[in-house]
Amino acid sequence: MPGKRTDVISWDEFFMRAAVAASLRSKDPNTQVGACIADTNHRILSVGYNGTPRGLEDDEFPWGTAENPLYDKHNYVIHAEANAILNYRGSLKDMDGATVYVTLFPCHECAKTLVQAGIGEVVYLDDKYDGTEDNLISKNILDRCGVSWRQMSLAAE
Ligand SMILES: O=c1[nH]c(=O)n([C@H]2C[C@H](O)[C@@H](COP(=O)(O)O)O2)cc1CO
Ligand SMILES: [Zn+2]
Repeated sequence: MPGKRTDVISWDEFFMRAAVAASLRSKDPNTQVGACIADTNHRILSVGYNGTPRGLEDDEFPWGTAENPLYDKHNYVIHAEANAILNYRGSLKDMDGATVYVTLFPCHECAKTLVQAGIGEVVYLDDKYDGTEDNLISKNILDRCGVSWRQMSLAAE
Protein backbone atom coordinates (compact mmCIF):
# COMPACT_ATOMS: atom_id res chain seq x y z
CA MET A 1 0.00 0.00 0.00
CA PRO A 2 1.52 3.38 -0.96
CA GLY A 3 2.20 5.82 1.88
CA LYS A 4 0.51 9.20 2.00
CA ARG A 5 1.99 12.35 0.50
CA THR A 6 3.87 14.18 3.22
CA ASP A 7 5.20 17.28 1.48
CA VAL A 8 1.87 19.12 1.63
CA ILE A 9 1.69 22.82 2.45
CA SER A 10 0.90 23.86 6.02
CA TRP A 11 -2.40 25.44 7.06
CA ASP A 12 -0.58 28.75 7.48
CA GLU A 13 0.70 28.58 3.95
CA PHE A 14 -2.66 27.50 2.56
CA PHE A 15 -4.55 30.40 4.14
CA MET A 16 -1.86 32.94 3.33
CA ARG A 17 -1.84 31.83 -0.29
CA ALA A 18 -5.61 32.39 -0.33
CA ALA A 19 -4.98 35.93 0.99
CA VAL A 20 -2.33 36.49 -1.69
CA ALA A 21 -4.74 35.23 -4.36
CA ALA A 22 -7.36 37.73 -3.15
CA SER A 23 -4.81 40.57 -3.28
CA LEU A 24 -4.27 39.82 -6.98
CA ARG A 25 -7.83 41.14 -7.56
CA SER A 26 -6.96 44.57 -6.14
CA LYS A 27 -6.99 47.50 -8.58
CA ASP A 28 -4.85 49.67 -6.31
CA PRO A 29 -1.71 50.43 -8.34
CA ASN A 30 0.42 51.02 -5.25
CA THR A 31 -0.60 48.53 -2.57
CA GLN A 32 -2.59 45.35 -3.12
CA VAL A 33 -3.85 43.76 0.10
CA GLY A 34 -5.58 40.42 0.61
CA ALA A 35 -7.16 38.92 3.72
CA CYS A 36 -8.37 35.42 4.48
CA ILE A 37 -10.23 34.54 7.67
CA ALA A 38 -9.92 30.95 8.89
CA ASP A 39 -11.76 29.52 11.87
CA THR A 40 -10.32 27.30 14.58
CA ASN A 41 -11.36 24.21 12.57
CA HIS A 42 -9.23 25.24 9.59
CA ARG A 43 -12.19 26.34 7.54
CA ILE A 44 -12.01 29.44 5.38
CA LEU A 45 -14.80 31.76 6.44
CA SER A 46 -14.15 34.59 4.06
CA VAL A 47 -11.68 36.45 1.87
CA GLY A 48 -11.38 40.07 0.80
CA TYR A 49 -9.13 42.61 -0.87
CA ASN A 50 -8.89 46.38 -0.91
CA GLY A 51 -11.37 47.86 -3.33
CA THR A 52 -14.02 50.49 -3.90
CA PRO A 53 -17.48 50.24 -2.35
CA ARG A 54 -20.14 48.65 -4.51
CA GLY A 55 -21.47 51.26 -6.93
CA LEU A 56 -18.24 53.18 -7.16
CA GLU A 57 -16.76 51.86 -10.39
CA ASP A 58 -13.16 50.84 -9.85
CA ASP A 59 -12.36 51.48 -13.53
CA GLU A 60 -13.31 55.15 -13.26
CA PHE A 61 -11.87 55.59 -9.78
CA PRO A 62 -8.88 57.96 -9.34
CA TRP A 63 -6.44 55.52 -7.75
CA GLY A 64 -4.03 58.12 -6.46
CA THR A 65 -3.36 60.26 -3.45
CA ALA A 66 -4.26 63.94 -3.53
CA GLU A 67 -3.99 67.00 -1.34
CA ASN A 68 -7.72 67.44 -1.65
CA PRO A 69 -9.27 64.64 0.46
CA LEU A 70 -12.14 64.48 -2.02
CA TYR A 71 -9.76 63.01 -4.60
CA ASP A 72 -7.67 60.82 -2.33
CA LYS A 73 -8.17 57.04 -2.71
CA HIS A 74 -7.58 56.47 1.01
CA ASN A 75 -10.92 58.05 1.81
CA TYR A 76 -12.85 55.71 -0.46
CA VAL A 77 -11.19 52.31 -0.45
CA ILE A 78 -12.57 49.56 1.77
CA HIS A 79 -9.66 47.72 3.30
CA ALA A 80 -9.10 44.02 2.66
CA GLU A 81 -9.78 43.05 6.28
CA ALA A 82 -13.04 44.99 6.41
CA ASN A 83 -14.12 43.44 3.10
CA ALA A 84 -13.32 39.95 4.40
CA ILE A 85 -15.56 40.52 7.42
CA LEU A 86 -18.31 42.15 5.36
CA ASN A 87 -18.19 39.40 2.72
CA TYR A 88 -19.02 36.76 5.31
CA ARG A 89 -22.59 35.55 5.03
CA GLY A 90 -22.66 33.37 8.15
CA SER A 91 -23.01 34.28 11.79
CA LEU A 92 -20.38 36.61 13.23
CA LYS A 93 -20.24 34.15 16.12
CA ASP A 94 -18.10 31.99 13.83
CA MET A 95 -15.35 34.62 13.92
CA ASP A 96 -14.74 34.09 17.62
CA GLY A 97 -11.10 33.14 18.00
CA ALA A 98 -10.59 32.98 14.22
CA THR A 99 -7.32 33.88 12.55
CA VAL A 100 -6.99 36.53 9.88
CA TYR A 101 -4.23 36.06 7.32
CA VAL A 102 -3.26 39.37 5.75
CA THR A 103 -0.64 40.27 3.20
CA LEU A 104 -0.04 43.61 4.98
CA PHE A 105 -0.19 44.43 8.67
CA PRO A 106 -3.66 45.86 9.41
CA CYS A 107 -4.13 49.60 9.89
CA HIS A 108 -5.55 50.82 13.20
CA GLU A 109 -9.10 51.07 11.86
CA CYS A 110 -8.98 47.46 10.70
CA ALA A 111 -7.37 46.44 13.99
CA LYS A 112 -10.39 47.82 15.89
CA THR A 113 -12.81 46.14 13.51
CA LEU A 114 -11.02 42.79 13.73
CA VAL A 115 -11.01 42.95 17.52
CA GLN A 116 -14.71 43.71 17.62
CA ALA A 117 -15.49 40.90 15.19
CA GLY A 118 -13.89 38.45 17.64
CA ILE A 119 -10.70 37.69 15.70
CA GLY A 120 -8.10 36.11 17.98
CA GLU A 121 -4.96 36.19 15.87
CA VAL A 122 -3.42 38.18 13.04
CA VAL A 123 -0.86 36.55 10.75
CA TYR A 124 0.79 38.87 8.24
CA LEU A 125 3.38 38.81 5.47
CA ASP A 126 4.53 42.39 5.02
CA ASP A 127 4.79 45.26 7.50
CA LYS A 128 5.93 48.03 5.21
CA TYR A 129 4.43 50.74 7.43
CA ASP A 130 6.16 49.40 10.54
CA GLY A 131 6.85 52.17 13.05
CA THR A 132 4.47 54.73 11.58
CA GLU A 133 1.97 56.32 13.95
CA ASP A 134 -0.94 54.35 12.52
CA ASN A 135 1.01 51.10 12.71
CA LEU A 136 1.98 51.68 16.35
CA ILE A 137 -1.62 52.44 17.27
CA SER A 138 -2.70 49.29 15.50
CA LYS A 139 -0.23 47.15 17.44
CA ASN A 140 -1.25 48.88 20.67
CA ILE A 141 -4.91 48.07 20.00
CA LEU A 142 -4.19 44.42 19.21
CA ASP A 143 -1.93 44.02 22.26
CA ARG A 144 -4.34 45.67 24.66
CA CYS A 145 -7.28 43.70 23.33
CA GLY A 146 -5.49 40.37 23.57
CA VAL A 147 -5.20 39.68 19.85
CA SER A 148 -1.87 38.03 19.06
CA TRP A 149 0.04 38.78 15.88
CA ARG A 150 2.92 37.08 14.13
CA GLN A 151 4.72 37.37 10.84
CA MET A 152 5.21 34.53 8.39
CA SER A 153 6.85 34.26 5.02
CA LEU A 154 6.11 32.27 1.89
CA ALA A 155 8.83 30.38 0.14
CA ALA A 156 9.65 31.81 -3.26
CA GLU A 157 8.43 29.65 -6.12
O1 LIG B 1 -4.74 47.37 6.67
C1 LIG B 1 -4.76 47.77 5.49
N1 LIG B 1 -5.62 47.21 4.59
C2 LIG B 1 -5.76 47.66 3.33
O2 LIG B 1 -6.56 47.13 2.55
N2 LIG B 1 -5.00 48.74 2.93
C3 LIG B 1 -5.15 49.25 1.57
C4 LIG B 1 -5.80 50.62 1.47
C5 LIG B 1 -5.17 51.18 0.22
O3 LIG B 1 -5.89 50.74 -0.93
C6 LIG B 1 -3.79 50.56 0.23
C7 LIG B 1 -2.73 51.45 0.88
O4 LIG B 1 -2.29 52.35 -0.09
P1 LIG B 1 -0.89 53.09 0.04
O5 LIG B 1 0.16 52.04 0.43
O6 LIG B 1 -0.68 53.69 -1.31
O7 LIG B 1 -1.07 54.13 1.12
O8 LIG B 1 -3.87 49.39 0.99
C8 LIG B 1 -4.10 49.30 3.77
C9 LIG B 1 -3.92 48.83 5.05
C10 LIG B 1 -2.93 49.33 6.02
O9 LIG B 1 -2.13 50.29 5.56
ZN1 LIG C 1 -7.16 48.86 7.32
